[in-house]
Amino acid sequence: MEGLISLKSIPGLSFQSFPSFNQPPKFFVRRSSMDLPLRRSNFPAIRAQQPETISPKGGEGGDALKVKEWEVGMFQNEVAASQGIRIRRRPSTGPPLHYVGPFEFRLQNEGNTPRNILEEIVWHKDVEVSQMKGKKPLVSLKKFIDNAPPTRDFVGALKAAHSRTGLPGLIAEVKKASPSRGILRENFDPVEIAQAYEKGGAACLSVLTDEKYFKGSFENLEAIRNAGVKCPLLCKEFVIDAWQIYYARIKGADAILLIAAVLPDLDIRYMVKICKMLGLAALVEVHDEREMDRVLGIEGIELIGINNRNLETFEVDISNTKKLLEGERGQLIRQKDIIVVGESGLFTPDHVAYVQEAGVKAVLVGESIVKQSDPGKGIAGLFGKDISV
Ligand SMILES: O=C(O)c1ccccc1NCC(=O)[C@H](O)[C@H](O)COP(=O)(O)O
Repeated sequence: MEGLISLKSIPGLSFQSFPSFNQPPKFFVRRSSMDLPLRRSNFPAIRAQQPETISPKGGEGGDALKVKEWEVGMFQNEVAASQGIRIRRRPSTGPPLHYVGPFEFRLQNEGNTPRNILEEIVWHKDVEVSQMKGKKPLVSLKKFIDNAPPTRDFVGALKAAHSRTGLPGLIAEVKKASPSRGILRENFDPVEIAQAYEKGGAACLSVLTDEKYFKGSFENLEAIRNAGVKCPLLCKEFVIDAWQIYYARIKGADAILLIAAVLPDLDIRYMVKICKMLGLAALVEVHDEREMDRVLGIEGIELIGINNRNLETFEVDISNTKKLLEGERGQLIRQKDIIVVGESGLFTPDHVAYVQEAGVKAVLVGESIVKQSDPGKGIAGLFGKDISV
């Protein structure tokens, strides 16, 4: 088979991680993502549709499953890498070097340790989502969706705020903590903050639901929705599996964040369709030109967020928004009537004016407003005027 090398033929290779194997499975070192056919079942988002079909049993069947999972994981990473995605998915069966031996030095050196904070978050999310899916399989979620209250128009609310004020529509973030800044607000009542944001003129709210790194929760999202806050709600999560979108819908989300640095194109396409099916808006977040170009090539995207924060290094630079909206990219965005959201690092009216000048019609702001004793008044400080009237 061209492009593939069977490890069976390499002297000195052992398969000690699979003691029950009499015959070592057929392993390959894949040289490029073109070595394997693109099978829908290889993608996490798609596997989420049939979680019940994967048997977690041990024994020989369990080992075979582990091998398959490892292969799928490797394949996912290769597809992702071919699209310039640096964030790898967590290896499902331990350090790849056990299986690959001296052949792949890259994997031996770095295979089992996250390379940066975003990768760490994604690897942790993988474990968390598997556990949650085990407790609440997709079929059981679907039943709740039938009875969930209707979603609200997230994009419409941003457009309306922009036309009303002439300023970017505000997505105000309910954010207790972050990996880069630590605790932002000790006295944190998510419902009180959400209500203050609404009163202060926010068009929409963003609610962090990640517990480990942001001290958020789905309970916060649910509580804000149940408290009667009218602003549409973005579920700010690290989505790696379609299951999370269904779960967010049940917990009261009107929109979902999809991060291009984490998700391959096919996953974004598929997840955007699921969002539409569930009545949710998808905010697809990019950080660099390559991600922007990938996302602009995907049909049906209405909302793009440009994150000024590099999620691998924490570096924040608001000129990133301008850079990504210059030239042909900006033109294409206007042609497609896509709403762009400037995200992160916005603290002053000058910052807001700068990203508006660059072409955004909305901004997503956390730290600068959540830290104020009255977060609603923080909004007036951010825009240099009261935008609630
Ligand atoms: O905020 C972080 O430290 C962070 C670290 C790793 C991944 C994501 C992170 N933040 C998510 C966001 O992009 C922000 O919460 C959002 O854009 C608001 O930013 P800010 O106004 O600077 O709080």
